[in-house]
Amino acid sequence: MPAATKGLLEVAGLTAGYGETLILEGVGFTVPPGGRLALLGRNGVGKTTTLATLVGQTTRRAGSIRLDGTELTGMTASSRALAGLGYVPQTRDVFRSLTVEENLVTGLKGRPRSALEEAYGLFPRLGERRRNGGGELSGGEQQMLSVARALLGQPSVLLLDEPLEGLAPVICDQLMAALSRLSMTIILVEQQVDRALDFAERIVFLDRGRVVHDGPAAAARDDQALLERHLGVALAG
Ligand SMILES: Nc1ncnc2c1ncn2[C@@H]1O[C@H](COP(=O)(O)OP(=O)(O)OP(=O)(O)O)[C@@H](O)[C@H]1O
Repeated sequence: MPAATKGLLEVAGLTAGYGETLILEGVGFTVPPGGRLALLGRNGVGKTTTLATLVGQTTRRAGSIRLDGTELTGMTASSRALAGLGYVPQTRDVFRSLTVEENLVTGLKGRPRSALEEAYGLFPRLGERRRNGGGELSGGEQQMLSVARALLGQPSVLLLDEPLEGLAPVICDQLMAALSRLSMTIILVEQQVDRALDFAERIVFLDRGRVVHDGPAAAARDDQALLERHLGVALAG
């Protein structure tokens, strides 16, 4: 896998919310090209809101989001996608009435149909199910489809919101293995902290809409006090 040269994401002073309601206050972090950041914290601290703000789906009051030096905050959500942000929301953006292949085609963004083979290469199961309806898929298959569709847009930064939610452990293993082979910048929001710490190089903890810790994932793994303070749980073993 070639080292990523694009995908430097610099977020600074991000203050945002929904209408009048402020959720994020001064959130900032930097992810280098090809870097992997896990965004962690208790329920309701603003992880989803952070990703939604990056892609332009909230009300931003202040702060900047720079992708490879280009300021994204003035752009619409679709322009941000074209600029290189790929987003896999917690809701798994699958069109239930379309087939797997038709779902993937919506992610091609002008690329030739032959690019679909990339998706089937990453997730062979989707190839087997290409003529099945989106609504017929298992949770794991839907998640694969949602990720694969985002990847077809060739994002330089991929934002993943709790991709493992509700999936069986063996499916989680398969999905994380596939994600580990990707070379672009990735921000992962995940409740399964042990898996997130294995995947990411860096972690950011949020608490009540603010960054309360930013450091290497490896150090956090051995720091039970840190994990307990920000998550209220300790890792087993
Ligand atoms: N569309 C919305 N309108 C108003 N408030 C919202 C909206 N979505 C989320 N919130 C509120 O914003 C806060 C942060 O929610 P968010 O989903 O970003 O947290 P989270 O860290 O991702 O939590 P979880 O792990 O539960 O998904 C919560 O208080 C939530 O109730």
